[in-house]
Amino acid sequence: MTTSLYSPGTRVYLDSNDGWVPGEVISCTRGSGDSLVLVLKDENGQERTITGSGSALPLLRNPPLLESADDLATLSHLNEPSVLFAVQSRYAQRKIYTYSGIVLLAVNPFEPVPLYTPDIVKSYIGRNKGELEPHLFAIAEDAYAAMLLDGRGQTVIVSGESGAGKTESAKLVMRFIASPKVQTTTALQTTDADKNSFVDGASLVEQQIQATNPILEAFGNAKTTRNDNSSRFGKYIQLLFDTNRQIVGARVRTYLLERSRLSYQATTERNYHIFYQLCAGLPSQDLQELGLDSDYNQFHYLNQGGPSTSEMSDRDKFHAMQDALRIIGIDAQRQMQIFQILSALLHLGNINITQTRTDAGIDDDDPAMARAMEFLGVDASEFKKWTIKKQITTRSEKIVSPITAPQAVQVRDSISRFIYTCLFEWLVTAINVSLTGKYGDAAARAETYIGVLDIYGFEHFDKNSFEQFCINYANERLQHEFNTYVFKLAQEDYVKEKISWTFIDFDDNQPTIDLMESKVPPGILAILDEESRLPLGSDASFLQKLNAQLDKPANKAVYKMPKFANAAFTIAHYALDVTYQVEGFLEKNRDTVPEEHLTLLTSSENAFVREVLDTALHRTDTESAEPPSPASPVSKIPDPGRTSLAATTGRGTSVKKPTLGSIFKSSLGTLMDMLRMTNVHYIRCLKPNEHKRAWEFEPLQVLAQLRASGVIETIRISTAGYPSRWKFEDFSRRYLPLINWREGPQLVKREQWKRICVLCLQKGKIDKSLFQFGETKIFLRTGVLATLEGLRSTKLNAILSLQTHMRRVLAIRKLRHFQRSVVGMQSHWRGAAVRKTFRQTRDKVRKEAEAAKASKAAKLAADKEKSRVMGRKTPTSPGDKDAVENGSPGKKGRKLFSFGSKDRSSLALPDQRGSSLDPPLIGRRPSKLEAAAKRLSRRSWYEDTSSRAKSPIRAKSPNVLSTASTGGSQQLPIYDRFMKKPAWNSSTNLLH
Ligand SMILES: Nc1ncnc2c1ncn2[C@@H]1O[C@H](COP(=O)(O)OP(=O)(O)OP(=O)(O)O)[C@@H](O)[C@H]1O
Repeated sequence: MTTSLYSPGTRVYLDSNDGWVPGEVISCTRGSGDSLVLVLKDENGQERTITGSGSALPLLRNPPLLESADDLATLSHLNEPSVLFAVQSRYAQRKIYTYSGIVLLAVNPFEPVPLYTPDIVKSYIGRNKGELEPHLFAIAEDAYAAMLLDGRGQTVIVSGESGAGKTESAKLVMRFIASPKVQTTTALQTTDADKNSFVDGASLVEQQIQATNPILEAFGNAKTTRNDNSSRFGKYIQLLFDTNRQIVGARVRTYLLERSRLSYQATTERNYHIFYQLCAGLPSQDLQELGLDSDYNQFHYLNQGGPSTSEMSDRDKFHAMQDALRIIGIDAQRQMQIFQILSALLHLGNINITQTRTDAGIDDDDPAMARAMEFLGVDASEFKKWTIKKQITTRSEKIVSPITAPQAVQVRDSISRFIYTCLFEWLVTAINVSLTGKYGDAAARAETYIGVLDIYGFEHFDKNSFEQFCINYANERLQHEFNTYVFKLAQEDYVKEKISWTFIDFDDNQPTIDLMESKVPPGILAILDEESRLPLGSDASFLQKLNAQLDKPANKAVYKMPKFANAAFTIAHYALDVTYQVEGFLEKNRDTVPEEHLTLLTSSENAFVREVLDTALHRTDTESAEPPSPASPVSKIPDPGRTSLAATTGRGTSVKKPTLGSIFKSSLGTLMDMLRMTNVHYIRCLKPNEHKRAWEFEPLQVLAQLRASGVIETIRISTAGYPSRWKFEDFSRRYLPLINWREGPQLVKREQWKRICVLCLQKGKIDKSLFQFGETKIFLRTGVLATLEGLRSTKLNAILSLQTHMRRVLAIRKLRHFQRSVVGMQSHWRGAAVRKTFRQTRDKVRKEAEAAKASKAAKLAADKEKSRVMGRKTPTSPGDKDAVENGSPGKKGRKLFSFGSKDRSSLALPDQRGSSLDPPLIGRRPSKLEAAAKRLSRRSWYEDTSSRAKSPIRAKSPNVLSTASTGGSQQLPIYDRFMKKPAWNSSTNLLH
């Protein structure tokens, strides 16, 4: 053992009563031999010293970055506390989903969470698993994409203990898959427009699939201590797709409805919801007709358990259930017939069975019996006879003998349970008729499917009975499938593909399964069946036989006789050892209805009762109660199977009833056969606390579930093997965008698939240890595909960006051209406007000048005239003198050109014909202003529009002009009158 692994500062997990606490190494020194002496401090600051080696030393903690990794398979230290802390810290951040290799862990939030909004649904469409946060929708999308890829059937297995959230998760998965948008949108073709229409109303099929929920929940769910809406049966819903991958229908299969609940409930639990809903929701007239009352406490089958959840919610749910029945085609009349059977069961439970001295007795006019028989269409006296008596058939004769009251009660209850189970089976058949068409047409049209299995998780209580035995048997088989799927098949493939691979050990649970189901030598179920058929069979003799036949060295690892419990046996399950109490095993396994009662019921006067029994007893291989249409083609889709409640020797005649254990075994077998044909996706639901409190996390409880669901083992298997394998061609086609665009198509043309694979992996800089080439396939370790997918989407996004950029450049070019045209046009028009103003000013000034000249001339003439009249010479000013001598303007004329003048508006312009008003420039340089004014006046004079480029009116900046017409002070935006400011439209990638 090296000290560097535990250098000071190393983060570790320390054992505590509540599991583990985080801690840190203070110091590490060598002890004797291989051992280390560690001084540690836990998170509460308490110090402790540990001396030892190997497993005695604390487990290592992951770096903070990985501590809440969204895939547990990426944890660098993969141990129980790391896994637990990762799930816990994510849950604390309100992240309820975490990947664990190929499994999605879902921790129940116990309150509505904003994780299933239409926006979130949209964001998962067409996205690869791992691209976004872990989510149920990612698994559903993965299954859908896998189905699109090769048309293979898919199954999403949702498991977990009661109340962990299986049913809710399964519903969400189905809602996602059945959504019309998911079906029309492939991973490669998603557009924003597509995504936006996702939330458009549900399709008809989706409505029908959703309608199954209130029905199955009303008839198959009940309030238990662990869950107010606990499903008391397992179900497999198969969504069927046609060649265009459009959903065409669905099929529902159910497993092992809990029958005992009908006649008995614990004080804190309830019977099936439907009974309370019936009492709360039926109008009083109907209640009266059925002999019911809104106070359900008068019925023995309803008053043993705890209070109703809420009368209001029962009433609402009843109406929702009635609507759902209508959607699947069960009209009001048929509904009333169903309610009659249900009330018959409640009345059956109220039949008063008394104990006479030795025998059981029932009053001939017992009102409950009369009502029940009326609704069931059975003769009351015959019913009474066979409830308090039994008939034993020997070789030579039939002997009828009385039974005791408790035995008669058992007979009565077994009949109720049997009828209820038949009704449930009939309903499932009716649902299937609605979802697949009368003759299973949808199933016949279907090409492929996605199934969602919502099944009870591993159970272990203080007292475990026959139900736990069956549930754990189912989980053993599912775990075996999981191991086979992830591991065994993987290894077989490695061998077939000749890749170098070292076989790693894994806990194969086949011996446990053999112990439970084997026929030869007989396993537990076979021994139970054998004992159940013996008239004198008992729980004690069953246990004796178990111990005699199974407590052998060969079974040492899987079968144990508990030391302290004498009426029990222990099985070493893959999750943990569970001790089962044998009491009640035989009775529950038999769950028999006396032959006489069966005959009475199958020949009932009530046609609907006959139909219900007939459907449940005889329909083993068809979808509907109707005879199959001769024209209906055979479905390609494997059927998860429904085993009849009875094996018959003929319709409605002698019925040999199989035991519950054998029914369950056979339906599980069919289910497993079907799972083997599909790609399987796993969702493990976890229950964070027993009190159903939101966001409360009890580490030890979750740890037990993590162990039971085999999460650690899963991670080990996933990370050890090559979970992804692709045919060279499939891989090449998918990742072709990664390689050089000149080389790629050439290689495709020459079908050099392997070469393309090599180039793709080189592009992704994938380490050699992370992949291997087989004969026909490439094998990849976990994470490689995610890297390549990331690169691929980066490349595809880059192409998209390039296109966007080019479109932008072209749009800008067009815009600039447009801008120039606008500016040119504006220059032209402004130039023209200024020239016009200029001409007007000039004309005005000229007129004024001429007027002044004329007035001066007139004045001079007047002065001359005056002088002449007066006969003397008129004195002139020096300026006037100059003017006279030089022929140039006088003082006043010069003043007209003075830019220093305050009176700018009186700016005078020179006469183009060499007016005598020209300033006297000879002998001095003109001032700059004078020169500019002269230039200005000359250029403007020509009125040549082609010279607008040299116009004195110029733009100061592309979008601002100063104009002479506005005194040069007002600045006008160029585009204001001609165009809007350019704006970027992201959807068209154009400037507008
Ligand atoms: N994703 C979720 N968001 C919010 N609440 C949830 C979610 N999943 C489960 N819940 C809550 O947990 C309760 C129990 O869930 P659900 O009925 O699905 O458990 P389950 O595992 O199917 O139990 P059972 O095996 O007894 O049928 C639900 O009624 C609901 O209140």
